[in-house]
Amino acid sequence: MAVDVGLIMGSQSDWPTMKEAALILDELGIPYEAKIVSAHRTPDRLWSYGREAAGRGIKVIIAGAGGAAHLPGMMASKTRVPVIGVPVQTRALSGVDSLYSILQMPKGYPVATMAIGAAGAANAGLMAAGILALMDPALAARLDAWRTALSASIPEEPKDD
Ligand SMILES: Nc1c(C(=O)O)ncn1[C@@H]1O[C@H](COP(=O)(O)O)[C@@H](O)[C@H]1O
Repeated sequence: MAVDVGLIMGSQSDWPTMKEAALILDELGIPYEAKIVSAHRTPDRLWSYGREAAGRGIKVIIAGAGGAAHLPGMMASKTRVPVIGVPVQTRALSGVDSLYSILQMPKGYPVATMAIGAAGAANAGLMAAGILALMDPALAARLDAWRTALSASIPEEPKDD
């Protein structure tokens, strides 16, 4: 099945975080696939995924990983499909390890790096939507409506609990 977004993650344990990206893609009606792909544990899977992504019509890859988070950068080295990186929060170093592992790519192989954790994953979904909306007016209208609804839900004044 043709999908627009490849949502990949280093481990099953990343799914509670990466699900936030999936929820956004679902909400906006964007076709995607979710896969476990690890530079460390399944390097052959990473290689074939990266080699085939553009040919399969994937337009954006969202890659989440924690700790020594090499997955997004390695994927960016293997495909010209834009990669959005999500640093998954870790217990030992709070996700700063993941963030730094993803952020500092060498010139030539960029990864668009989001914030640590669930909000970063949700924003990755929205970033993917923004990219796809450039080529899809119907999606652009859905994304505009989503943004307007979020804005309208923010109260003007704080209240006590
Ligand atoms: N950072 C990577 C990569 C990779 O970058 O290829 N593969 C797995 N992992 C990370 O290891 C953490 C712990 O994984 P387990 O919970 O499976 O032990 C996860 O956050 C995963 O993203």
